[in-house]
Amino acid sequence: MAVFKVEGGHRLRGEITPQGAKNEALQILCATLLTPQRVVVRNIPRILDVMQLIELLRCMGVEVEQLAEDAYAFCARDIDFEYLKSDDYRQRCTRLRGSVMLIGPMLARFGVGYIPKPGGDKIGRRRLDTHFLGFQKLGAKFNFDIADEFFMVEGRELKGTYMLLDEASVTGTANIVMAAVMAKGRTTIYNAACEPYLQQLCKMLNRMGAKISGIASNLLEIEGVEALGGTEHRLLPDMIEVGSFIGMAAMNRSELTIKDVSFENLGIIPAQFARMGIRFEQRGDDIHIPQQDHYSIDTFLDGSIMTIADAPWPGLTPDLLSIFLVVATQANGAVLIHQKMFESRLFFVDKLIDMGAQIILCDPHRATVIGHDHRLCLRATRMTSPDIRAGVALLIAAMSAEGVSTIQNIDQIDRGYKDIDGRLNALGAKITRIDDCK
Ligand SMILES: CC(=O)N[C@H]1[C@@H](OP(=O)(O)OP(=O)(O)OC[C@H]2O[C@@H](n3ccc(=O)[nH]c3=O)[C@H](O)[C@@H]2O)O[C@H](CO)[C@@H](O)[C@@H]1O
Ligand SMILES: C=C(OP(=O)(O)O)C(=O)O
Repeated sequence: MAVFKVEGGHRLRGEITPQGAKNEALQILCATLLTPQRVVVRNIPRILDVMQLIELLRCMGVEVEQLAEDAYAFCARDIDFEYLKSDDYRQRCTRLRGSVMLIGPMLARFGVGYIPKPGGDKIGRRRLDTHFLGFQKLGAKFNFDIADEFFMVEGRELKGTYMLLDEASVTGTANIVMAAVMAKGRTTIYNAACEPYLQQLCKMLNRMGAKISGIASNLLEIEGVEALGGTEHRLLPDMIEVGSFIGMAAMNRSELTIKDVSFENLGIIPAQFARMGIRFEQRGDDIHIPQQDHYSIDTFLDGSIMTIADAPWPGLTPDLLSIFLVVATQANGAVLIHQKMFESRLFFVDKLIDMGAQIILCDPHRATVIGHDHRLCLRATRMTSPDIRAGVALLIAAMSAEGVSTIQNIDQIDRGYKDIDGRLNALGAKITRIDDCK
């Protein structure tokens, strides 16, 4: 398993361009199954999860052509349903969360879909009820083999209907939208998730011939159509990478320009960093973070300790809370980080505490952080990346620490961040990747 050796204390300087969005890529790639025609996708990030999904599509029988470093064409003329019964299919699906979104398009186009329990970050319970309740509302039959952890849906004649989702699930909404685009009649989805990932998916589906309105809201109306055609699509920059870089610059007292961030699609993210006391400037579509020796966390109006909590979009994405947490360890002031959605995403704070951070883990969902204001430097240590975002939070901590840290299990980071060591080293970081470390 590869590891990173990180020599701390090197400030960053320069420009960095975010990769295409991981979670959007996973939706868009699954949507290519909805048409026998060619779909071209650009700005695809070369990260483990995305490359694995492309490979999975290929194994399913989709013709995949690489057009450029970050552009691929997909043509899903047919699907090899025999392959879907194989161990190989099962193994590949369990490597990533995004594979769950293959089932909605399969159901829409072929009337059946199979999927094993997907993989992804082990960050707490990750139920799939919303997905399958939605398919059932559309008239599909659902079968779950609990021993085998295998989901099956069947429905040759899906019918549009009204549904109120039991939660605003991101992948659940994407799956149901993709299942509904070719259903007979009108589907109304209330309490839909509406992250930019979903907005992008719906826009792409409309370009393919779908009739979806209410995009960017939690009320989607879908008028079913007979068939979808090909299109071209460009992924947005990854807002989680943008947030990670803002946090990294602040914690390492670095000057950084993040290029082409698609500011209008960042939602509340910049404002939340501003509440952490981090200064930045919007320059066209870039974000410039000046070098700053201190940043002071706001309090609430009544003077009480600020809370940073996740919420469905347009609230703050849970995928950035680990970054806010690590950045707070060197802020002036205190903050309560409240991870409402996932119950196992904050345990990595143990490592930060070992490094000298002042954190009290109140319970699995809440951690109070009292910043050092750089009066005390974190100490280097040996750590393991438990999930994508905690992995990057630990990387940020290691980059700011005194001495050389080791981060194991960096595959977790590679799942979501393209060539992170190469790109950060180009800005002045000292990160060495050691492959096949025993
Ligand atoms: C591949 C992909 O796109 N993964 C993202 C997707 O995962 P994913 O689609 O799996 O996550 P969901 O949106 O389904 O739900 C995430 C968690 O939040 C809880 N929940 C969800 C909605 C809600 O209104 N209330 C609530 O408590 C769920 O019970 C679940 O535990 O969305 C998550 C939430 O933004 C992100 O962390 C993941 O990076
Ligand atoms: C939780 C995440 O990913 P996944 O849903 O793919 O596990 C993430 O991107 O932070």
